[in-house]
Amino acid sequence: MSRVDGKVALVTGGGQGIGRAIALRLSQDGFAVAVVDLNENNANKVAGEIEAAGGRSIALKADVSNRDEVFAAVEETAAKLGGFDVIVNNAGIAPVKMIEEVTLDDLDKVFHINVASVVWGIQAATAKLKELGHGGKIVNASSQAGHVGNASLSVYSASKFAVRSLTQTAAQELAKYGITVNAYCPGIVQTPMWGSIDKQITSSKGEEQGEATKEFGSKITLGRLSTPEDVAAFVSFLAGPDSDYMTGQSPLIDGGMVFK
Ligand SMILES: NC(=O)C1=CN([C@@H]2O[C@H](COP(=O)(O)OP(=O)(O)OC[C@H]3O[C@@H](n4cnc5c(N)ncnc54)[C@H](O)[C@@H]3O)[C@@H](O)[C@H]2O)C=CC1
Ligand SMILES: CC(=O)C(C)=O
Repeated sequence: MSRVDGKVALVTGGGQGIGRAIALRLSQDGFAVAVVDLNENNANKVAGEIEAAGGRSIALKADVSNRDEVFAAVEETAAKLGGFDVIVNNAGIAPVKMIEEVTLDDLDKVFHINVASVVWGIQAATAKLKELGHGGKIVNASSQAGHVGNASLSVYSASKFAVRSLTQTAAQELAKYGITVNAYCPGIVQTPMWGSIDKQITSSKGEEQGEATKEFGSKITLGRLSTPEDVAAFVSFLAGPDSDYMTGQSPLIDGGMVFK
């Protein structure tokens, strides 16, 4: 029996990429996992993978930028999986935008999906944990781009700085309920999101696809891109009991990216 058996985790953006790896890893750790995604097909597939491997899982469709849908997802998770302990606010988008091209619509969209979603996730998880009368863990997706402004990713980078600040504030306000709040800050992770970023950057510069990966990749001390599983291993620590004496932190899990 693992130390998290019987506990329940909800992972947003769990249908692919980092979120999928987190959902699979938390299930291996012993959590029952709600896989939440806008893409219902993908969420169903991941929940199916978990069940096929002997875990417990449900798939839920929700738009994380919609407060009501996030609250409903937490409610349904607790009702169907029989509890609630951890939320991983992982879903996000990363449009490539030069600062001179940013519009109000860009700001609105990215901040709704990457930042408002984290506020709604924190609020919904906190309300449920208080109702259940026990503590829990909130884990948010930031990025190396939340530590260093990334050219070409202006609005995205700003949104990930915001996630770090929300993580610190929530940690201070929620400690009295036994809730810890931390974030993870990946580097370049091989997922559909990174593929799309490379494509957008290279096509905007008239370069060959893959050039952006080479440029960002050259900054990684460990000499390789991250896998989703590298990140999931760290989130497993943040979601589990070994991180009990840690809150308000946003560590880098980026292979040692060095920006000059
Ligand atoms: N891939 C990378 O290099 C890095 C990613 N991150 C962050 O990690 C998180 C996951 O990234 P990836 O797996 O690479 O992205 P991805 O684009 O491959 O997957 C994101 C998932 O989130 C879902 N999603 C998007 N908008 C949603 C919404 N409004 N409501 C519900 N679900 C929604 C998508 O359907 C998709 O399944 C994001 O927050 C991203 O910003 C951070 C650092 C590096
Ligand atoms: C997408 C992202 O967060 C990167 C490249 O750090």
